[in-house]
Amino acid sequence: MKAISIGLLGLGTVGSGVVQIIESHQDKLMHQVGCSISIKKILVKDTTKERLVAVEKGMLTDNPEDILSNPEIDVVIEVMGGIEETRGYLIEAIKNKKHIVTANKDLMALHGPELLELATDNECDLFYEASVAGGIPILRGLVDGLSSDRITKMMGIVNGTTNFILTKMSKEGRAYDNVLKEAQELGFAEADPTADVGGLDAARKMAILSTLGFSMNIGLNDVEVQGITEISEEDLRYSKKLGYTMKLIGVASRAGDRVDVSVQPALLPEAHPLASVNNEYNAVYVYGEAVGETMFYGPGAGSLPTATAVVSDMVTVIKNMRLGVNGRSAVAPQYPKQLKDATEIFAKFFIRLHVQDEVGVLAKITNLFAEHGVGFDKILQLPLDEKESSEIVLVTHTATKAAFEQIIQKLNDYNMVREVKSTYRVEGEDIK
Ligand SMILES: NC(=O)C1=CN([C@@H]2O[C@H](COP(=O)(O)OP(=O)(O)OC[C@H]3O[C@@H](n4cnc5c(N)ncnc54)[C@H](OP(=O)(O)O)[C@@H]3O)[C@@H](O)[C@H]2O)C=CC1
Ligand SMILES: N[C@@H](CC=O)C(=O)O
Ligand code: NA
Repeated sequence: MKAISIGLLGLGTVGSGVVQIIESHQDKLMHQVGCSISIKKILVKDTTKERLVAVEKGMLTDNPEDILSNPEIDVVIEVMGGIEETRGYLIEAIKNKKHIVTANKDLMALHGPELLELATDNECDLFYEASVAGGIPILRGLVDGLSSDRITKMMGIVNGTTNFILTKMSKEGRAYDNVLKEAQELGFAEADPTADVGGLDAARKMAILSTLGFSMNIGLNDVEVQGITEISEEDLRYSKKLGYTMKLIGVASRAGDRVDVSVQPALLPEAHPLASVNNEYNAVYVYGEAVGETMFYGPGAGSLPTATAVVSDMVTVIKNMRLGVNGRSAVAPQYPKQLKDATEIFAKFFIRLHVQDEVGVLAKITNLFAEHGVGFDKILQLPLDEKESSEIVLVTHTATKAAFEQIIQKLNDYNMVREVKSTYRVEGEDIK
């Protein structure tokens, strides 16, 4: 087969890793695909900037047409990020019959179905393994490894930056801003890190995962999102005291034909496998009706780990070129989207509140929970420095989200409750 030419869009953290792997693993790559692979052109914003990897000066361009309409280029690797402009580039590349590999979850969560359909119509491949959980082959795990099973739940840590921040805050007592800065310097964070800390990056990944896992078109708006910015030191302290670890967790679960997908900080029992996933590492638990429990673990962000997924996708594209089967891998979702309502979503909940320290407070709170059929698993009451106030921290037994929301609303209305300080889901204890 003729030598394969690559056009690279972006030469930042991930792009530099792609260049390094294509260069340093050339022997292995050639052995797998039966031809040589070379990068022809690289699109960047600033061609004069110093680069993390050595590339010939003439290879860099700031003109996208040098790649998108370049007849020599077979595969376009998109590692520049962004949504609308990038979407336009990929549409043009596909119309010019170029295969696409992308690491862009922002784009795939919003425009994945449209781009995949266009690619199929043009007999082009479009692979995006790096877009979810960096170097972990989770999309292939779902689409190939577990294709025979019906997935009932996926639960995971899918954002490296927030996991890095929570690990350093809870294990080393470091301050949030200081750790976020380090995550940015290490290349884990997005160009705008509010997408990481606000939970949006994880939500995009959960939309992609649940679309594939449940074979349903799950969009970003279908994912309930809460980030890590409101987590206080007290919450981290109490979660430890109660035997939990705080993690930003994506949960996607199916009961019958109905699903729910969310991202939120949640408490996990310390012995749970996801609780020991630290720093920028990610892990996704997948439950299938037939296979039972599986767990995919590895680096969720960073240059070489992410580039591994990108270059492996490129290898699949080239193997498909040899076989003449490009554009035949994507399978359109099988089921119409059906989302659960709050009465169908079950979890345990952690609640921390400040109350007036007077006779009967605890009894009134206990009655309120009992009226909604919700019992307590754990409860602590401690005096506060503030006059005549105390802090109550409790963990419920499994309850519906609807019952939990009604209870919180009523607690907020009680005079004796000064403030509901925080609430979290507790995951991984007794429900799948
Ligand atoms: N970093 C990570 O760990 C991971 C990142 N991803 C995804 O991979 C993609 C790339 O991320 P990352 O490498 O970290 O990003 P960087 O910001 O490090 O790099 C982006 C690169 O794209 C170029 N670029 C950006 N916008 C344009 C534009 N409009 N026109 C031309 N060139 C442009 C930049 O050029 P210049 O250098 O001149 O500024 C830069 O080389 C994103 O979609 C990200 O979400 C996915 C998994 C993990
Ligand atoms: N910013 C992302 C990068 C990988 O997707 C993360 O921190 O996980
Ligand atoms: Na991946």
